[in-house]
Amino acid sequence: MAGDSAHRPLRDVVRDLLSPDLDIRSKSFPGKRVLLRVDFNVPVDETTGAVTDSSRVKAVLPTINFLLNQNARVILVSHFGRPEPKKQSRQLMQAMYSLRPVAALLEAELGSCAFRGLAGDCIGPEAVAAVAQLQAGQALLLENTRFHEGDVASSPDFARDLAALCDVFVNDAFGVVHRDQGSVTGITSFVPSCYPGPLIRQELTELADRLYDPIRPLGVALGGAKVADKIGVIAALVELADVVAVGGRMAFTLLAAKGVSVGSTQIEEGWLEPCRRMMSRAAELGTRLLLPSDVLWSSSLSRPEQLDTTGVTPLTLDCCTPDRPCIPAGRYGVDIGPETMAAFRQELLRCRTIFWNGPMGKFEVPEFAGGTVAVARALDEASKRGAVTIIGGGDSVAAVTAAGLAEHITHISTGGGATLELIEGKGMPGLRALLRHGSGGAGVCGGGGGGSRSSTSDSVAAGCIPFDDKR
Ligand SMILES: Nc1ncnc2c1ncn2[C@@H]1O[C@H](COP(=O)(O)OP(=O)(O)O)[C@@H](O)[C@H]1O
Ligand SMILES: O=C(OP(=O)(O)O)[C@H](O)COP(=O)(O)O
Repeated sequence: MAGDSAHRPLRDVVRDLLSPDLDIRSKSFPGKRVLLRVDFNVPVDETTGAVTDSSRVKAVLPTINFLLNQNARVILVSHFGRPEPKKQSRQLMQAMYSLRPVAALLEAELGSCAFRGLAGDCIGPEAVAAVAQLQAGQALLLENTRFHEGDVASSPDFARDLAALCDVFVNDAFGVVHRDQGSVTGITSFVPSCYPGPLIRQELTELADRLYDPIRPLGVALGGAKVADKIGVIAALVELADVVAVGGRMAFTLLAAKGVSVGSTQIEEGWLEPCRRMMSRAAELGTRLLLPSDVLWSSSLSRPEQLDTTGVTPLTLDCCTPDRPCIPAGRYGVDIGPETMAAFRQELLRCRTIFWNGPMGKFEVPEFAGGTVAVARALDEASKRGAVTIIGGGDSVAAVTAAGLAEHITHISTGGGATLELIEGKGMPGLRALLRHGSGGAGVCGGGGGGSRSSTSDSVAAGCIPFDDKR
């Protein structure tokens, strides 16, 4: 099973990862230091910093509880947001991107006996001391991995330091398996026993067949703000899907490529030409590549200001002259307009399988949430008519949950970009790394019984911030 899996078809990788041999629920880990990579990159309120949707935390709680009941020492590791350690001070990153709000959630879910708090760093003396104090049957959260450049850069030094904290590596962060980063792939080179966690197994079971051999027509709705990351995926989707509806900030790069003036909306200049090529390719293939025909604009991204009288303007090439721009300078496209909402709904309802990732607008501002709610409603309606509907991505799931429209969706996934890569059928280095580097280990995880959680009253992990001090 080991061996270089970089070029193997993704289907084979998925099949191997789902092998019963790699199911941690058939193993036991008494006293072992298990480093559990999780995706705690949860949406937070921009003003208060409070977690607005805890789906990603809740999704991995069964794994954490399983390991705690096995009397493992559970080291939780996650990134959060996109700090820039080269440009930002540690203090600033700490203020903006600390995992503290998640630690508070974990304490509420696991209790303060089992959950020993947040260590101030994920590698180095603070992390080492915190892990050394961890008792069997206890969990600890390490601070944001992306405070270290070596995580995103996948530096071997970072991965080695992280690996030194544990005996076993379990990756249960489905949302990041499309990333080739130190805490996802790099670490697997330095830990002898690596496993996919139950959440990853569940996601693959739910998603693989539905997306590899979808019941057609296949529709994909794409939006969000990670333009540079996801715009390339559209080219692949144009080849694979029947309908591709693009909204969110991403749509404005495609509109700009068509010659539409987008005001001050952020676009990816480097992608204009590839976007033009993908639009002609879509026309060649007969793929319905849908772009907004009307949008909502605002002079502020954080509140509805100076919206034009109707709030919406038609975006046709005719209206785009330097004297009469479609979106005036100093204004931002913040949502799709009503005509677009109706068109997306109509096209998506023709599909038998629909995947949606990325909000259609800056939905955190209620006045800019109309397009996102409209697409959520379309998926709800499609589900009730028997279509297979899948929604993935931290913010997309938050939006559909907040709108109370999650109930009939076939599968709510913790992965947005990860699921898109699964549809593409390539990449996924985080999955491949689990097979490449000695999965199953040399008996490191074997032996011993489970047993109940140990008493924790005598241990306060050094380097952990006592909860009383955190609030
Ligand atoms: N037109 C837009 N302008 C600014 N931000 C936008 C726009 N459309 C969507 N967004 C933002 O995109 C973010 C989500 O993007 P992304 O991370 O790609 O989605 P997901 O987390 O569902 O994968 C949200 O914070 C949302 O406000
Ligand atoms: O939120 C995530 O992805 P998603 O927005 O595609 O759902 C993951 O935590 C990955 O985060 P990243 O895109 O900053 O690597």
